[in-house]
Parts: sequence; C-alpha cells; structure tokens
Amino acid sequence: MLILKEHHLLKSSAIQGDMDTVMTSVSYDSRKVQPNGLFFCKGENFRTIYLTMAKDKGAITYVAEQPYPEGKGMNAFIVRNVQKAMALLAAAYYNYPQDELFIIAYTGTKGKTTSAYFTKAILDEMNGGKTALFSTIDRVVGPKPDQRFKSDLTTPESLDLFHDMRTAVNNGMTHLVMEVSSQAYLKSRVFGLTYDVGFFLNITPDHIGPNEHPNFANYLHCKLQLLVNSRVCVINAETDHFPEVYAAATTTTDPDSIFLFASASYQEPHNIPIDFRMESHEADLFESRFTFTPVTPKAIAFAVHGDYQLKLVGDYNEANATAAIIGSLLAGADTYETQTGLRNVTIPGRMESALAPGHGAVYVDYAHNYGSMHALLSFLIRQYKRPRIIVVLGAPGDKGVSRRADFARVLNQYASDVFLTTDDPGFEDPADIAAEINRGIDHEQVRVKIELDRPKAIHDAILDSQPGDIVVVAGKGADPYQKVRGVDTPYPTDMAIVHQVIAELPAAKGETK
Ligand SMILES: CC(=O)N[C@H]1[C@@H](OP(=O)(O)OP(=O)(O)OC[C@H]2O[C@@H](n3ccc(=O)[nH]c3=O)[C@H](O)[C@@H]2O)O[C@H](CO)[C@@H](O)[C@@H]1O[C@H](C)C(=O)N[C@@H](C)C(=O)N[C@H](CCC(=O)O)C(=O)O
Ligand SMILES: Nc1ncnc2c1ncn2[C@@H]1O[C@H](COP(=O)(O)OP(=O)(O)OP(=O)(O)O)[C@@H](O)[C@H]1O
Repeated sequence: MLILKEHHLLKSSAIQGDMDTVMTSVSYDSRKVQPNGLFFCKGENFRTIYLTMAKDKGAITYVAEQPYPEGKGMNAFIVRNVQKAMALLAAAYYNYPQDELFIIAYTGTKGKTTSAYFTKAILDEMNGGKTALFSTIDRVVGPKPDQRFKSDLTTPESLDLFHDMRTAVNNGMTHLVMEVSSQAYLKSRVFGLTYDVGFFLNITPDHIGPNEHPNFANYLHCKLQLLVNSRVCVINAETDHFPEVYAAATTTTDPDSIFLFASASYQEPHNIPIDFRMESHEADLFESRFTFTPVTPKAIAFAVHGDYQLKLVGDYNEANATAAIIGSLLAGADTYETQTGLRNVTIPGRMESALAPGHGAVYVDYAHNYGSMHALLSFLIRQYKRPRIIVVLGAPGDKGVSRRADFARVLNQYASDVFLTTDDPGFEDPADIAAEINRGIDHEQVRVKIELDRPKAIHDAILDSQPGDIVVVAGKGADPYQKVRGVDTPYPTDMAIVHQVIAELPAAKGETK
C-alpha cells in the first residue's frame, strides 16, 4: 500500500482483514491464481468473470482501476494505473532482483536482438557464462539448457520480468542483457526499472497503428524513456532524431556518463564529440571485419580497442557489435574478451546464408520493415557489386499496415524480382496483403510473382536464381510458425526450407554453409 501511495497511484483501498497474507502469490491471469493470491485486473480484454475465477481459486486481494462487485469480500486496491502498480509491486514482491544484476538494456527499431546476443557472448566470456538474456527470441535465466526458453514478447509483462530476474539471480547470474520494446514503455511493463547501461540504437517509423502506437511521436517518446531510466547512456550518433535522443539522455544523466558511437566516416553535425568509432574493412559471404577505436579521453580510459571479426555479415551488424563492445567494456570487459566473445556469434534467422549449387547465394534474414530491408538490401548491393536481387517476402496481417507500401518502396530501389508470399496473415487474406504490396511496385523495374505457399515461393526463387545472384528470404527469420487466424501454425522455418530445396538440387553435393 505504501508503494502505491508513494507513487501517487492509490485512489482507494478496502481492506477486509489480515494483510499479512496478502502477497503470497501474484498473478494477472486468473488461470494461474493460487491460494492467498493477489490478482491484477488489467488489459483491454479483461472480463469481470476473470476476477470471479481468481476469487474462486483463492485470490484474496485484487488491484484494479475501478472497484468490481465480483471482488466483494476481497481486499481491493483501486489505482490510477494498474500496469504501473503491477510493475512496482512486482519489483517489491520479487525483492528487487535488479539490484543484484548489472543490467544492459537495448532499444531501437532495429538491432536490439543482435546487439543483445553479441553482448551476452562477450559478457559470458568475461563472467564464465553468468549472463541472463531477455530477448525477442529467447529468455535465458540460468546457465543450464533447461534454463533457456522461447520468448512470447520482446519485453515480458512486468510480473514475468521481475519473476525471471529473480530466477536468474537465484541461478547465479550476475549480468542481464535485455531488449526493451517501445510497447514495454507504452504498457508500463518496465515502469520504475533503472538500467546500469541503456542503449538507443536507431529509430525509423514502425509499430504505428491499431494495438500499437497511435503515432510516431508516441513511438519515439516511449523509446526515449529507456535513456531517462539509465545510469549510463550510449547512443548511436547516426540515429535519426539525434537531438531529441541526446536531450532525453541529458534529462537524468550527466554528459560525462553519455557515450556516442558512429562509423569512422560520419561527420558529427551537432558538435558533440563521438566517443567511439568503428571502421568497416573488407567482408566476404560469411565473415566481416572492422576496427573499433575509442576517441575521447573518457572512452580511451577503458583501454578497449582493436580489430574484430564477425560471422554475421552486414555493416549494420558491425554497428550492433560496436554497441555490444561498449556495453561490455562499461561492464568491465577487456579487449581480449570483446574480440573472443564476438568472434563466433550467430543468431537464428539473422543473416543466415547458404550457397545453392548451380544457383545463387541465399540469405535468410528477419528484416521486416523499411529500415531493416533498406539496410539489408543496400548492404548486399554494395557488397556484391550490384547483383541481381531476388526477394521472397510477405507482410503480416492485422498490424504494421504501413509496411506494405514501405516494402514496395524498398523493392523498387533494390530488387530485380520479388516472390510475394505469406507472412503471418492473422485474420487477413494473404492474397489481399500481397496485392497491396504489389500495388506499390514499379513493374518496369521489378518482376513480380505471387506465390502464397511460402515453401514453394522459396523453392521457385532459388531455382530462378543464377550463379552470382542473391536470393533474400525476408521477414520471418527463424520463426517456426505462421500466425493464422489467432493460431501459431507450425512452419519448418525459412532456413530449413532453404536447406531442403538445396538438398534436392541436382547439383547439390552438400556444399551448404
Ligand atoms: C498491446 C499489448 O501490449 N498487449 C499485451 C498485454 O495485453 P493486455 O494487457 O491488453 O491484456 P489482454 O491480452 O487484453 O488480456 C487481458 C487480461 O486478462 C487476463 N486473462 C485472460 C484470460 C483468462 O481466462 N483469464 C485472465 O485473467 C490476461 O492474463 C490479461 O491480463 O498483455 C498481455 C499479457 O498479459 C500480452 O500478451 C499482450 O501482448 C500482445 C499479445 C502483443 O502481441 N503485444 C505486442 C504488440 C508487443 O508487445 N510487442 C512488443 C514488440 C514490438 C515492439 O518492438 O514494440 C513486445 O515487447 O513484444
Ligand atoms: N542496426 C541495424 N540497423 C538497421 N537494420 C538492422 C540493424 N540490425 C539488424 N538489422 C536488420 O533488422 C533485422 C532484425 O534485427 P534484430 O532482430 O537484431 O532487431 P530487433 O530490434 O530485435 O527487431 P524486432 O524489434 O523486429 O524484433 C535483421 O535481420 C536485419 O535485417
């Protein structure tokens, strides 16, 4: 009650009896309530029947934004914002696990997962595998294989977040690398949480629409909150909206604790010194190389610098690796640990590649908005000296509708051919989504084939390619499902299909990588 009062969240309370039994379990899902539980009534789809169910299962207290007759006989805390209340109470219930972890947090439209994986790899090198990870793909709460599980959200609901942090601490983890989505701030999942190091990687319009952000200003505002809540801030100086981003960092952080990074050739237009620079060197199909150089005295003081190799190609992945080096050096890593940690990292669905004998090189990549498609295709065009680029892609249903026009725009810029196909159509007809993308395509520039069967689209694209061509299978990364009418329908993954197609090629002699 005190916590809610202190944060001006409490509107009223009704205490029925003994408060000592109040917090023996906490839940926002009536199906998981336990005896003597505290139940949060939250969410747009909340139904009062859930409170009845919770009470029947033994919940004795509820927290909600309004009193409910169904809660009669229970303790009631009526709050101004149930999501904020839940985050604060979750931190307290799990006894502030954040104080026992060094937390590095990433936000950005693109690169969060990649940077988080890179950072975990370096920190594991430094601390002997004691790095927890909360990412879009996986959540790692301990060193054992059964302490790693698939994520459903990029940033979990606050109760789950603090629960998993506590589990990580109990399992001996000392560091946590986490992705923080803009939704996490919109939904107050991380309300009250402070990070040791917070990163702002980049921002391009995305996640705007029904069920997400009402407009770009709100999307940016939510992302900036990560810097406001970080003790040390690190910013990619090349991000759009840099002045607003830097200003957000300075609201709570002294400029001495704000670090900027940029590529070697970037001319800083704002007269704020760049602390770290990265310089790209030659890359091949399967490896890229860059140099990391501290520039300002406060950066040089960490004595981490040198040449780095990555298995993940793409100049943007060098930027992600640079972020990871900075996060890790701030956590105490040295040059050797940063170099060794990064050396062999691969990430499911990010720049996975294979050579199709007698045909082109195939890349499977999670690029699924304008910014990432632009970064990916422009890199491949530069790297391969303007090859023919064949893209397989669809767009999801029920969300991110603006991506359809964006995909057409980026295809017009870089692709020779596109196979429009299915990608998480949800409750929409994938044929309508493909038609919508197709409407934006300049048919003078780009040949379009519509093949809604995704495995067949991948097959046809690979067979259509010639040696020297590049086939890009975009959008799903390593997703093992297609979201169709509310059901995650199993799907073998794009890379599995690619390997299968290659294995069946007459010329295939197992030369895949
Ligand atoms: C918009 C959003 O953040 N939605 C999330 C949110 O939903 P909500 O609070 O509105 O809850 P709800 O789904 O309306 O359900 C109402 C409540 O009834 C409860 N319930 C339900 C059934 C029942 O029998 N009993 C019961 O008590 C549920 O547990 C829930 O608490 O809380 C739910 C968990 O309680 C999440 O599953 C859900 O994520 C949805 C599925 C989602 O897809 N969110 C996406 C947009 C998202 O957050 N993505 C970002 C990445 C995108 C980015 O980069 O910005 C992410 O962090 O993953
Ligand atoms: N720094 C970057 N700038 C632009 N594009 C990037 C960058 N890093 C990765 N990408 C592209 O975006 C895709 C997704 O990368 P990643 O999963 O690291 O980002 P994310 O921020 O976690 O994305 P999401 O929020 O969609 O889960 C990659 O497959 C790649 O195509």
